[in-house]
Amino acid sequence: GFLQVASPVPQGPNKWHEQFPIAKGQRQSPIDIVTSNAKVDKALSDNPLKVSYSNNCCQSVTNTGASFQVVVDGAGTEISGGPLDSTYKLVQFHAHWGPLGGDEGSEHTVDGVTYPAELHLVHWNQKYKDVGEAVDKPDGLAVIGVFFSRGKEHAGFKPISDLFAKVPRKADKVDISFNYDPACLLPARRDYWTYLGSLTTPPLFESVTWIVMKDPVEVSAEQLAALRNLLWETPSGEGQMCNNYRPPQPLQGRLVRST
Ligand SMILES: Cc1cc(C)[n+](CCc2c[nH]cn2)c(C)c1
Ligand SMILES: [Zn+2]
Repeated sequence: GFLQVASPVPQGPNKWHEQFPIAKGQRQSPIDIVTSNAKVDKALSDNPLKVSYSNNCCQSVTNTGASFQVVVDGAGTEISGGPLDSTYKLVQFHAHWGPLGGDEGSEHTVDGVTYPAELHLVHWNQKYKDVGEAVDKPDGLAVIGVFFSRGKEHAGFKPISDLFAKVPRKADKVDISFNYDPACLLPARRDYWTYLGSLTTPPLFESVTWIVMKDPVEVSAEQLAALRNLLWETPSGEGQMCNNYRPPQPLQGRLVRST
């Protein structure tokens, strides 16, 4: 009979280098942040990171098949300062997380410690004409990473986490009809680590200035569980989306700076 070629289930991080050799590159992400090796850089505080998001920038939530993604109309939603030499505009935010009730799930780790989830706010450099042009340039993207810890409910995250049940399958999408300011997801204390890295999923472009907030924000066990309302393809068919994180990659001599 005919050779049945099943649709290939995405290969895990340890196979990505076969199709994307840059997976073994010199500025891959995420990394383990060794706090004692981070270098406080006064320049980062002299020119504070400025985050100014509008509160009607969030358009919809979609299931990308790898995470939830809040699609943002970047108008008037920009960051600048800190490690950034240009203005960057928010295009989307999403997250990475682990198994139900577990403590792994974040992509970056801090002195080897993992968090149950990590939010990524993705911005592109306004010197380029669009995110498609920026995505593979060394200064093309800036991603703010926020660790989620398990604790009390995060009121600001609730309007978003309540939508996950509405987008169970890949390409499902629901409009965001309410005003929402993504800055509510940032910790109160704005201290961060910053280093030059990459996208953490294929095509793994080495185009990201990472800004990883030092303080986690608390979300409830129920809000972490809501992430599992999202479904994806597993080798044994459709299942709960989880463990969509890449483990830490070699630092390759890079410097991590700190506020
Ligand atoms: C323009 C763009 C393209 C891709 C594949 N991603 C996904 C790769 C990724 C997810 N989290 C960190 N990197 C991002 C963030 C931005
Ligand atoms: Zn991400």
